Amino acid sequence: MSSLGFGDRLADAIEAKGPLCIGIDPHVQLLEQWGLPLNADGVRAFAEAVLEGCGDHAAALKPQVAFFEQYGSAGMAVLEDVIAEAKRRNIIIVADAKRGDIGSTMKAYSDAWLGESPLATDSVTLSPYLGFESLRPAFDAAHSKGRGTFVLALTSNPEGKSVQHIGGAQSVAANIVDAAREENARQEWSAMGSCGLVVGATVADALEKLKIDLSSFNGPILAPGYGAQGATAADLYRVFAGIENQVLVNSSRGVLSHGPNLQKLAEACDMSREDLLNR
Ligand SMILES: O=c1ccn([C@@H]2O[C@H](COP(=O)(O)O)[C@@H](O)[C@H]2O)c(=O)[nH]1
Repeated sequence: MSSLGFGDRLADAIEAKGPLCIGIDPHVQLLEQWGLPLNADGVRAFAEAVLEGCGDHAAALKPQVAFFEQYGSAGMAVLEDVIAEAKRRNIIIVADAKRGDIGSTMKAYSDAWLGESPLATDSVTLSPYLGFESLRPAFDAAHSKGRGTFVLALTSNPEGKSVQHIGGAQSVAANIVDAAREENARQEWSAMGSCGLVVGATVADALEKLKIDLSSFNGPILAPGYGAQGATAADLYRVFAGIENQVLVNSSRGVLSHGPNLQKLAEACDMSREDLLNR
């Protein structure tokens, strides 16, 4: 892995390839649509096609761990191979594992996803609802190893507000944004820090209602919700005005529904990227 921090590596990838992150989300419906078996072999064929078709057309790929985990150890073995192949191809991976636990257990999660294990990769999504500071082992591992984290702040799903909006002007979400900003202020970086946030492309109204100002945020933002969940390029520019260069826009089903043909997958990535860049 390069000596640049994760935030700076991701900034370079976004500049070179555009802001798109493609999900590796082998939903049962997509496996069926692609004519693949509903087992770990189907998941392997699916993931290999996404690596091949989309790997050079996006800044990063985001395997959704749940879709591998549902097939037990055989599915997780596929995920290990996907991570190894992405490393070989120099593709940045965001493992969407949404991990979070008390600090002593968190150390094991961070060894798994940000250490030297076969699952360890560039970055991982984290859930801060046992307290932002409980995630410290992951922040420290990310910092010392040039890896990154994306902490859930305002998720793209409508149910998220029942927790994230609590507190009004001092909302839970605003506290997470502030804590991640402070975390990045503790590090050295040139384009952006390595402690990122998950902020859905669907949350423009919530940002206004909660008076959360992302313009001074100094890390990467993973923005799901574009495409299949209904958010558009215009929504993204409204939510992330002024910090567009820090945003990694995820699309999973919106692109994956064009498979299994590799050429069509690549074209779907390019069309989404053009849509995002030529809003
Ligand atoms: O707030 C969040 C956090 C994560 N996700 C994940 O992103 C993809 C979205 O898939 P689409 O098919 O583009 O809707 C999926 O893996 C989610 O688990 C999210 O949607 N929202």
